Amino acid sequence: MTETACRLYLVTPPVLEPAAFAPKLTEALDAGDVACVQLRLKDCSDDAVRRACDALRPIAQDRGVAFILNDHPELARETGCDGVHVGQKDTPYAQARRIVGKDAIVGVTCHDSRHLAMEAGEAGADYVAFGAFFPTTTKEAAFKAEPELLRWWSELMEVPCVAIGGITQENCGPLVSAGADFLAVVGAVWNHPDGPGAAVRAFNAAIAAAEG
Ligand SMILES: Cc1ncc(COP(=O)(O)OP(=O)(O)O)c(N)n1
Ligand SMILES: Cc1nc(C(=O)O)sc1CCOP(=O)(O)O
Ligand SMILES: [Mg+2]
Repeated sequence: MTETACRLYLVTPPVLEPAAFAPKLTEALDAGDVACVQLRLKDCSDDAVRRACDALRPIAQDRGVAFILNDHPELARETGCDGVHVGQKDTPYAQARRIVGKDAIVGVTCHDSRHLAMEAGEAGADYVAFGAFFPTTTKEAAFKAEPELLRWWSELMEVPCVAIGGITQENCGPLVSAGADFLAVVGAVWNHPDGPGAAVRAFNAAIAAAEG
């Protein structure tokens, strides 16, 4: 398929059973273009994270899709993930980088802040994430970002930017037009009434339409 400039970044549901989730992930990744999968498990043990990584990581990596672990740089390194995503209350960027190494992907949550994004970019982050762009039921998002932030960032900076928060196939157009390099999505893929494959196809079509 044609590669677009803006690509999908799938984030897993916060609670999942790896054996049951594996076919859903496979369906999503076989349906179209996905750049990256983030395993984002909340409130579970390190062993549960390890088991989920072992079950899901090969599904992504065998398809050339980067597999990133949320919040846990040590576990990301130990389990062979391609990188880690850290937020402002997580392991600081520099420490995360020391743990996962120079070749791994490290992404940083920057909420709606130009300052945080410039700090992360200058420190060496592989991407900065802005959000939440729309209301979301997946987590309590304390910050609200506007598409203009993506426009400003992408016109000035080389470091890729990720948009997250309430993004759907219907509302993503302005984020793509504003310069988002990746759309990070939970609910609109895993809760899609026609399944995750249909959701990915609809996102790919919406991104292509917005890019003209
Ligand atoms: C791509 C991406 N962007 C933002 C976040 C949020 O990270 P954080 O603020 O650390 O919150 P939690 O996801 O850990 O609850 C993310 N995970 N991924
Ligand atoms: C994990 C996460 N981080 C956010 C932020 O604003 O930093 S919003 C969010 C949830 C995204 O899920 P959905 O696509 O279902 O809205
Ligand atoms: Mg976090």
